[in-house]
Amino acid sequence: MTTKKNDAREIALKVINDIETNGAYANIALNREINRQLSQGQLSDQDRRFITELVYGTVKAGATLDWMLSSYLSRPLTKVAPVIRNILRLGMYQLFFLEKVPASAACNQAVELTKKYGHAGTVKFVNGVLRNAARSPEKIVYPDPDKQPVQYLALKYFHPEWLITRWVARLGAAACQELCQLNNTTPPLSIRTNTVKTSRPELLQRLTDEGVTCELSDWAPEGIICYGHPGLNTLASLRAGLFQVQDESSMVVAHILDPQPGEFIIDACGAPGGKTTHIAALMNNTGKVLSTDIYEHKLALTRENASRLGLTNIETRALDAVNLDSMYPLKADRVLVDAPCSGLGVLRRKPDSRWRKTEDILQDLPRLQSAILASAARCVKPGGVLVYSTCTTEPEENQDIVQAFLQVQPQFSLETTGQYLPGKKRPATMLQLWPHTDGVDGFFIARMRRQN
Ligand SMILES: C[S@@+](CC[C@H](N)C(=O)[O-])C[C@H]1O[C@@H](n2cnc3c(N)ncnc32)[C@H](O)[C@@H]1O
Repeated sequence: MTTKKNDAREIALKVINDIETNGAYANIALNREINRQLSQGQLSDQDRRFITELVYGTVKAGATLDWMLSSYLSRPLTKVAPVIRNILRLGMYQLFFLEKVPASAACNQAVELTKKYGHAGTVKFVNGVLRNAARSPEKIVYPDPDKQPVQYLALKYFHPEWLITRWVARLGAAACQELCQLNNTTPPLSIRTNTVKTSRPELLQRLTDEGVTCELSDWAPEGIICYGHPGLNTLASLRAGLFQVQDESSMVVAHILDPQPGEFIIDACGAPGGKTTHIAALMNNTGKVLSTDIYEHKLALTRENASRLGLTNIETRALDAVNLDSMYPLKADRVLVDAPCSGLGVLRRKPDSRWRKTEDILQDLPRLQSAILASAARCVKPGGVLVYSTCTTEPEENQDIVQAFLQVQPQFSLETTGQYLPGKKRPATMLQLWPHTDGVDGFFIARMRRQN
C-alpha cells in the first residue's frame, strides 16, 4: 500500500513540528517516523524519499524560507502559530526549491493541512500567502553578492551568517560558495573493508552481488564508496562483519597513526569505535587498543562494532580523558586524540546541525581539546607517536591547539602527516581536508613524535 502524496506531506509536517517544538534531531525524528510507517506497511520507497526531501530541505533552508516568507507577510512570522508556520515553510520549500512539484499542488496541499491543524482564519491566511508567493516570486530579492557577500551566501546557500563571515574571511567568497554548495549535498555512503575477515576486491564483488553500486576509494586502501544500495541493514555482508561504515577522511586517521602489530595503543575519545576498530584491524587483531570515552553508553556501541567485526584486541573503559595521564603515564606506544569538536567539517551529514551551533562553541571547546591533548600526551612512551584529529575546519580547534601544545611540550615535534597518507600523498605537517576541494568530510590531522 502506498501513502497518498498529502499523507507524505503530513508525515513530514509531524517530523518538522517534532524538531521545532521538542528540539528533536532531524535524522532521529525522521527515522523514528519512517520506521513507524514502515512497521504499518504504509510507505513506498518513493514516499520515503519525498518525506526525507521535504524534512531535510525545509530544515536546512529554514532561515531562508522564513526570510522569503517575510516578503509576503504583514506581521512577523514569530506571531504565527508553530504548526501553521511549519505548513508555510513546507509550502515555500516546495514552491521555490522542488521543481517537480507543481505550484498548485504545493498550495492546495498546504491548505488541506491547514484545514486539519488550523481554523477558517488560518486557512485563508495560508492560502493567501502561498498563492501570492507563487504569483509574485519577484518580491524575493536576494542581497547583492558583491556588496553583501556574507548575507547573500548565507541566504542563498542556507548557512548561518557567523559561519559564512569566518569562511569568507579565510577562503574568499567563491570558495566559500563551493563549500556551502557541497554542504547541501547528500554524501555517498562510504565503508571500510574489515581486512581481518576479507579483502577489498572480495568485498567489492560481494557487495556487487548484493545489489550495491560501488567503487574503490582513492583515499584509503580499505575504502569503498557506495552510490546506490538496497537498505544498508538488509546487507548480509554488514551482519557478517565484512565492513564498517566510515567516511574516507576518518579512515585516513588510523593510517597516519600507523599502528604496528603487538603494540599498546590508546584511542582517547574512541566511541563509537570507527577509528578504534580500524586501528585494531591494522594491528591484525594483535596487541591491545584501549578505547576510552566519557560515555559508557557510547562505548557499548564500540563493543558491538568490535564484536561484529570479530576484533578481540579492543578493551573499552569509561573515563574523562582529561585524567588519562594519571592512569597510563608513559604506557602507550601510540595515542590518538580524536577530540570532541564543533563538527563544522561534517555539516552535509546532518541537515539541522548548522542551526544548532553558535560561535560560542569555538571559545568553549578549545579548553577541553587542549586539556585532553595535554593529558593524552603524558601517556605516550618516549619515541612514541601522538595524533590529534578533529572533524572541523576551524583553526581555534585545530592548528592553534597543536601549536599551543608544542610550545609547552618541547619533547614533542611535528612529523610530516602527508607521508602516511595511504592514497593521496601531500607534504603537510598539519593536514586540513575540506569537503569542497577534497570531496571528503572536513578533517584536521596532526602527527607528533615524543623524543624522550
Ligand atoms: C569525534 S567523537 C569520536 C569518534 C570516534 N573516534 C570514532 O572514530 O568513532 C569524540 C568523542 O569524544 C567523547 N568525549 C567528549 N568529551 C570527552 C572527555 N572529556 N573524555 C573522553 N571522551 C570524551 C565523546 O563522547 C565522543 O564520543
